[in-house]
Amino acid sequence: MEVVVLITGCSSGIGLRLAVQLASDPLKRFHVIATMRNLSKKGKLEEAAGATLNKTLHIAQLDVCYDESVTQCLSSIQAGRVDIVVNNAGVGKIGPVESLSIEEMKTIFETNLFGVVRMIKALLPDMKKRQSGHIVVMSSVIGLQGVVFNDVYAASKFAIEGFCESLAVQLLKFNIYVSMIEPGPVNTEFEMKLMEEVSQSEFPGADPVTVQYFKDVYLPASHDIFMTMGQTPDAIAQVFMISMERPVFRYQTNVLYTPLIAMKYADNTGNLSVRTFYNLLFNHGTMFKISLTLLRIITCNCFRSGEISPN
Ligand SMILES: NC(=O)C1=CN([C@@H]2O[C@H](COP(=O)(O)OP(=O)(O)OC[C@H]3O[C@@H](n4cnc5c(N)ncnc54)[C@H](OP(=O)(O)O)[C@@H]3O)[C@@H](O)[C@H]2O)C=CC1
Ligand SMILES: CC1=C(/C=C/C(C)=C/C=C/C(C)=C/C=O)C(C)(C)CCC1
Repeated sequence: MEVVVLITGCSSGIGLRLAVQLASDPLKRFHVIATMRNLSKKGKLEEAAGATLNKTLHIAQLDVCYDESVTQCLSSIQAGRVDIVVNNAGVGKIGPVESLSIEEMKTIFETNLFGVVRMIKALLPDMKKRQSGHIVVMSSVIGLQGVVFNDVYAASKFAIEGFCESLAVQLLKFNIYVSMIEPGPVNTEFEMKLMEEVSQSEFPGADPVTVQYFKDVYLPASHDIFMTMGQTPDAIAQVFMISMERPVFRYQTNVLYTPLIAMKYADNTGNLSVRTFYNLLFNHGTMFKISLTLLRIITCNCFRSGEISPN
């Protein structure tokens, strides 16, 4: 029997590539329901899907922020079940916290936290009845380790990490697996969308010094990080393929991040992480370049190779 996989946020990036990779499985093991909130954006996926379109890959509308949209999509599934759900839909947010309204922050949580929770709640009763299922969440390294000027995004990813870490224990009793995929930077439309948003903002409420750190120190450093550490969406999709065989809870996709996250557990005062990130950012320039070179050496030059860290 084919495995029914529903993926959210397939109009671009990781969701799109994952849908295509699964649908192109030579053994045709998967029936992929590739969902997106806005069907007028389906052209890119249709093109990438090629001959798999309407065979192993079906496109459907689903906005994770609306109950009716989720219910309607799930009730239209012909197989009558979802074996694997990939909660991929997500939005980023960067900038000085003083310039972001609480309303803006809530929209990030609506998607990155409550959108995932809504999907899980809708699918759990059936998965529990069938005593089978795999819930995958596209989290982030920023769900494990905060990054400066990503305060709200980090909070939303930390929140879904906490939710899933708690839920995973209960669900094991029902033979349902939960997995978090935790990529570092990935070269998708994600960064461009953030840059576009930032270019239109005048950062109301933020003082000039903070705005200057954000624009002149953080943004170039972050861009460097995407250029040097960024993985391809196909590399992230590969990690998912591996996760299906024998699911574990966490998949950190980027070995370069492992030492940065390990600092948190090496010093429980938190000083090591906070000070290291401070130095990496504000001594950007020589220190930053040296750090990247060191990371390159420590991790056997796996930059941009898409290599994954085995758990
Ligand atoms: N790129 C990166 O560096 C990293 C990304 N991630 C995570 O990976 C996931 C995918 O991001 P990525 O592919 O990079 O970025 P993209 O911006 O390319 O894709 C995000 C997708 O989510 C969709 N989406 C946003 N809001 C909703 C919603 N309410 N309902 C349904 N779909 C929605 C977007 O649709 P639309 O086109 O309509 O906006 C789009 O299809 C996100 O959860 C992100 O947080 C994690 C680590 C790093
Ligand atoms: C590592 C690092 C930085 C930036 C990291 C970034 C920008 C990571 C982005 C990750 C993303 C986009 C995850 C998505 O979920 C700084 C602060 C520039 C300098 C210090 C070291």
